[in-house]
Amino acid sequence: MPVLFAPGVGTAPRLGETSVKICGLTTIADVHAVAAADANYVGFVFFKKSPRNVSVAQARDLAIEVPMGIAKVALVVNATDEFLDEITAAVPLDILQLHGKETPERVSEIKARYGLPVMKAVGVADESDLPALDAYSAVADQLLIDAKPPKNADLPGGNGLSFDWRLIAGREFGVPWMLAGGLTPENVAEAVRMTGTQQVDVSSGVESAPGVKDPARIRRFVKGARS
Ligand SMILES: O=C(O)c1ccccc1N[C@@H]1O[C@H](COP(=O)(O)O)[C@@H](O)[C@H]1O
Repeated sequence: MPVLFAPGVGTAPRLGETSVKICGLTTIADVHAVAAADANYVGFVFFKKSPRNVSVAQARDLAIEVPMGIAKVALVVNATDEFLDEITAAVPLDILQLHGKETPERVSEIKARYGLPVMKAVGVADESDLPALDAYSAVADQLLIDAKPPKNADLPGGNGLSFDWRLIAGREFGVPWMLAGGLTPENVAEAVRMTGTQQVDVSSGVESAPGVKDPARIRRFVKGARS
């Protein structure tokens, strides 16, 4: 299954190499660290309760620093059209990541309205969560398979929690997919080996404190994903 790259976004990953998304950048130094580590995607979090939340103006300043060839992803949670209008008008973006309770119908609506590829996050805790992956693969351009957040969690993602990777080991979904949830430089090679994923996404696992990215951990994560 080919890995999705948005039109106009430069280099594709080298054949057979795991693609890496580093999510939750908040500073220009973060952008430089991700580019130096040779990651493929950067994510900007638009969610007020997150320690990684950025304003539209901040995201714009960060996005224009991102070198060609790295896809810029906006992470939103149950966003209104009004908010999506605002961010897509101000920030040069390549992909929209929907990380809330957006229905398949809402995913289709957003795809049609903004003309950007859409990646739908789906939380997995056990087998009963797997049918949702098939439902969303019919409408989204990519899936992001994350750990289901605990009940009453403040954040629907970015909690550093992983799920039982055996649930999706060797699975295909008809669209490209990314593994997320509790990945770290220490466990990412094993996660890739166990699941067969071609893409991984990380946020808290490459931080020294909530919302503070660590360049050395980012470097080690990218290396580990491709080892
Ligand atoms: O990172 C956040 O703060 C966040 C907030 C709201 C929704 C999703 C969020 N992050 C996404 O969750 C995955 C997993 O995070 P982690 O690596 O377990 O910390 C992350 O890759 C983001 O895409």
